Amino acid sequence: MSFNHLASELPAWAKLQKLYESKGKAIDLRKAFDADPKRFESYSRAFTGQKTDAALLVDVSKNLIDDEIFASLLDLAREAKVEEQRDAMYAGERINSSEDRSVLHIALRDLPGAFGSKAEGVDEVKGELAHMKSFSDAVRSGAHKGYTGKAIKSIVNIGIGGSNLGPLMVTEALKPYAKRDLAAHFVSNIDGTHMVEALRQCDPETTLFIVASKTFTTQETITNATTARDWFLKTAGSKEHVSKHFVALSTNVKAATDFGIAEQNMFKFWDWVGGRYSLWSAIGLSICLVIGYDNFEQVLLGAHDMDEHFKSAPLEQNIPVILAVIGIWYNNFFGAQSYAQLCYDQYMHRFAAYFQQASMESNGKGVAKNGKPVNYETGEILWGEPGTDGQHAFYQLIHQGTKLVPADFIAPVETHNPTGQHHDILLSNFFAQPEALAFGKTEEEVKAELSTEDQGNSFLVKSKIFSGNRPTNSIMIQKISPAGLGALLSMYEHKIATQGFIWNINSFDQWGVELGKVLAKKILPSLTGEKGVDGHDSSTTGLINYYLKNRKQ
Ligand SMILES: O=P(O)(O)OC[C@H]1O[C@](O)(CO)[C@@H](O)[C@@H]1O
Repeated sequence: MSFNHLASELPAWAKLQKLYESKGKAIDLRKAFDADPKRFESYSRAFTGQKTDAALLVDVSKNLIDDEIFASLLDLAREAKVEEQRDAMYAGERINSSEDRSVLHIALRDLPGAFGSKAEGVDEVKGELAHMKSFSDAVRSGAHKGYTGKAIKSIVNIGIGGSNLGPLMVTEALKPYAKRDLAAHFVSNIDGTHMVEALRQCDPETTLFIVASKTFTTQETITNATTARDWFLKTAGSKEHVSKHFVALSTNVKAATDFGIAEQNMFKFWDWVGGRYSLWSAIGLSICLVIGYDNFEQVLLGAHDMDEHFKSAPLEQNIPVILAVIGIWYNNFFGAQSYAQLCYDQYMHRFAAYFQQASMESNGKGVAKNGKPVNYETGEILWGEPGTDGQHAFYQLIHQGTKLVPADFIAPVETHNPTGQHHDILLSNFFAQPEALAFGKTEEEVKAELSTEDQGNSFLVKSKIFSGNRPTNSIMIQKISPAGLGALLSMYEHKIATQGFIWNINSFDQWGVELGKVLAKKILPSLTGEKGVDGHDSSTTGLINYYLKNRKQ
């Protein structure tokens, strides 16, 4: 496959630029809906899992598109060879070219063996899952005992980035399925506070530490794991007891062994699992512990259902592709600076944080696969908080600010907690916000609600106008069930991959996180007195000296 192009050189790109100028930027959603009573039917897609209860409705009708623009956006995907790149990914080709690796998180959830992906280790996936099942069953049932013979009551997942955000987000989202008498803590930050506060709630006799690190070299994780081990040994005394309380999830068996993890306590995965795509692998062990293996398997199968859809649906019907090209429409042609993910479900409160990594680490790239700097914007800046909290915080800017913030609204049809009128009230907000954003409020409508005196107050009148034409996608999921969540996660993963395919960047490496790590390692010796403060610019030197002079301990 040739990658010797920039996305902006594709014919559809130039066409979209023209369409933006000639009509896209002036599309009026009120008129578009008035003119086409079937707009919702034309621009919404339903997804039903083949093997699970996953069910989604994705409505993109409130976007600044018409049929010609929509077709041209899909042409862009076609010209960028999205389907061929997807197929190469599924086959196990080494599409992560800067690291010479396959990208096969889809193989972790291909339990039916539908895709025949080829890479070293794919045939070991089921064995690792069986290991996760037997271990999590033993911990949950109390058969696995701590060093004094007591059952495990708390788990502490020690990991950062994908080794934290995925399990944390999923265990929060699926809390209704959790074993409530097993407390789960997630420690990621190198800030000692994070570990100290978690340990305060734990008893060494009944705590299991899960050291989650793909590389097993990440400074934060290894430092936190060492602190946890020291804390444990202070009470437990003998190193022999470590094996009952520490397990490792890693691709780096040697480093985990060197840390003192016994072989039977190691859960393996492979270099073709990217950190931000790893919750489906051994990194999902804390998910298994919290919600049980069978539910974890449903998460995998729900994701697999969406993988099947992404693999086989024609582009016009392909939900991840549709979401991807709509995102590109705003990112690259309207110049939108960011994009919001707004979940109307309290359990989903870490969803946007999780997709910040998935999207921004994947697509925050400035070099195309042909080695040339891109001459267009890439990765979407993703942010969000759950509704309705967000409404009372930042929606003002989305409704009336000067910036265009395309947003995805996500809500479950069924709540896990039917309590009085709560869910209907929540959903009334979920329906109302995109409606307000799309159709706004005109000057005439504002005036009609004001007294004659206030109608003459032009500042007041203008302040109450909503311009409308602010685009949103509305995504309804039947229920945040394990399979439903799996499908939703997979949908967004494939959206992100599709955008990377179109921008002709490598969405699967993350070199941009390296420099800061290297510099921090260089600075550390000057904070511990092993080395003087030299070799930095005057700002960095000044800051370090300020810290050294003013610190108390
Ligand atoms: O699992 P590891 O190897 O500790 O890495 C943690 C995180 O660090 C990163 O490499 C970024 O620094 C992420 O991609 C990854 O999820």
